[in-house]
Amino acid sequence: YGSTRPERILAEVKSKATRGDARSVVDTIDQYCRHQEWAMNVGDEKGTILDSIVCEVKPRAMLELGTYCGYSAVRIASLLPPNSRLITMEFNPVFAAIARQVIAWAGVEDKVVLIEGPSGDWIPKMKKEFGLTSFDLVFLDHWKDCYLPDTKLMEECGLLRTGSILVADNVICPGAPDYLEYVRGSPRYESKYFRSHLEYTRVEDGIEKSVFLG
Ligand SMILES: Cc1cc(C(=O)N2CCN(C)CC2)sc1-c1cc(O)c2nc[nH]c(=O)c2c1
Ligand SMILES: [Mg+2]
Repeated sequence: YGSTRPERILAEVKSKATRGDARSVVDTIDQYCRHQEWAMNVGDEKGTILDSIVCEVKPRAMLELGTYCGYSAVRIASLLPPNSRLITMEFNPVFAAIARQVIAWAGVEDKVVLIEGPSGDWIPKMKKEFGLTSFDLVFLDHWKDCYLPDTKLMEECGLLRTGSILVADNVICPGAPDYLEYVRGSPRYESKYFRSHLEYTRVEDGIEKSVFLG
């Protein structure tokens, strides 16, 4: 039996990153995935764009759809103001188990709540489960075919308020054309594209930032 890619990423973090140092966890994963084996973290280039939006918005309540190994959860949590919360949602239990350990190693577990299961099941329950009114910032990085239905579901469940910001990874590669058409075409969103590259490659990709206008 062999290890999985997420297990190899966790092993690298435990052997190379300084415990309690979120930046060293992020840098260790970037180094490994750039030089040893590619993995679908948002990465350093798009991660810098995400960082600037998180710092600008200073979200009290943030949602991430798609945790994978916890790379962006660690990156985001390290920038959150005190008593802010990142809720990150992961469908795949193998990924979730690794992400919990990466988040703990980075020492950001008190800012991050990891929930497991399908986004379609969780989104309607979130207000009650977490005593939320709405999310200030949502990072969509789970599955391209879910971006649009989950966005509509968040609207319907009253999880977005005037000024809530959606940030979507991979709008070019692998691509989320129906989502792009919706946020760019809808009068209820003000959308902006940040051109970049697919993590650790020269392939074009980008991040779409969309402000919900209510
Ligand atoms: C799995 C995968 C393969 C890609 C690709 O084009 N490849 C060619 C180039 N080689 C090097 C890598 C592989 S891109 C991508 C991917 C990237 C993300 O950031 C994702 N984020 C969230 N959820 C996803 O399913 C997700 C998939
Ligand atoms: Mg991605």
